[in-house]
Amino acid sequence: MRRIAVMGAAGRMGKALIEAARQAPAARLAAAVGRPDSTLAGVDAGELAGLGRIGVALSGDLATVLDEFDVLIDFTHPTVTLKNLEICRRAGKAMVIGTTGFSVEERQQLSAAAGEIPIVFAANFSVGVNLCLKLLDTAARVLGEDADIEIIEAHHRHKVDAPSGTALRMGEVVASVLGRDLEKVAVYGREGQTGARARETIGFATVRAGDIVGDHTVLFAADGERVEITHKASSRMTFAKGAVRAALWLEGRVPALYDMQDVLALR
Ligand SMILES: NC(=O)C1=CN([C@@H]2O[C@H](COP(=O)(O)OP(=O)(O)OC[C@H]3O[C@@H](n4cnc5c(N)ncnc54)[C@H](OP(=O)(O)O)[C@@H]3O)[C@@H](O)[C@H]2O)C=CC1
Ligand SMILES: O=C(O)C1=N[C@H](C(=O)O)C[C@H](O)C1
Repeated sequence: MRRIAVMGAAGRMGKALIEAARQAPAARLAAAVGRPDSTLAGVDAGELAGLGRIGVALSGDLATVLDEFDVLIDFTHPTVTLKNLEICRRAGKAMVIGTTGFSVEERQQLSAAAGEIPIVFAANFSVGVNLCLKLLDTAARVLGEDADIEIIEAHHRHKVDAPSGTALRMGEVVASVLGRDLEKVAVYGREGQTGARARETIGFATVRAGDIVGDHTVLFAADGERVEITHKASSRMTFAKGAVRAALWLEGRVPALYDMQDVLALR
């Protein structure tokens, strides 16, 4: 039985992860961790997630529950995840990381730690988005040189980073196929006298509204035709189930930085 700890257990994804860990027959929710100063410390994690009592109390300190789990699932904030990364690296614990909004330097810290512990890091743990990444690879090969490429994403009003990690990953996949450097060709929103669209650019547009779980569209617009590849998530359980699947997949893996394409054997 794989012992799973959930960080950010009181958050939107934390609650979904508690439910997904409880549903997976090969997993056991062994620990749930929140902010050190959380007023919810000691509250039952099942109660937090609306599942009823499960006998796992919310802890405010990852270090105190280190002996209780095999793999930490962390969907929080970059600064929080990086602190946990260091604790897990020292303790030799595997990690599944779903947090988005890392800088280039912070991503290098993830890669460095993956030399010592196995990590699955993905901007999106849904099967559908990972299929879309494969479809995007093909679409970019077939259409990319002749089409203008724009990425449009929409999320709930509480999301704190933009563009979404998924939109950026989609941009990276397309740019890599076309031999473009995303840092040079990305355009993040447009306003005023922008001039005509430069051919090689990849545009990003962000919507934040209501309770949208997560919508992504990549538009390939050529002269005379358009192709749109769209994914719409309607429940956070799709991400949570993917993350628990990744936590189970990690068992027995050598230290390396894996992603959901590895877990789903999509490479
Ligand atoms: N890869 C994927 O498939 C997906 C990734 N995400 C990403 O996951 C992240 C979290 O999203 P979401 O759940 O919506 O956000 P929430 O804000 O709902 O959850 C974040 C949680 O982290 C907790 N937290 C903050 N600081 C600390 C700390 N110092 N120690 C422990 N816990 C802390 C927060 O506590 P408090 O409640 O007290 O503020 C909160 O419970 C985002 O980066 C988002 O983009 C989201 C969905 C899917
Ligand atoms: O914050 C969210 O909610 C989501 N974040 C991820 C991202 O930034 O891509 C994945 C998903 O779309 C939901």
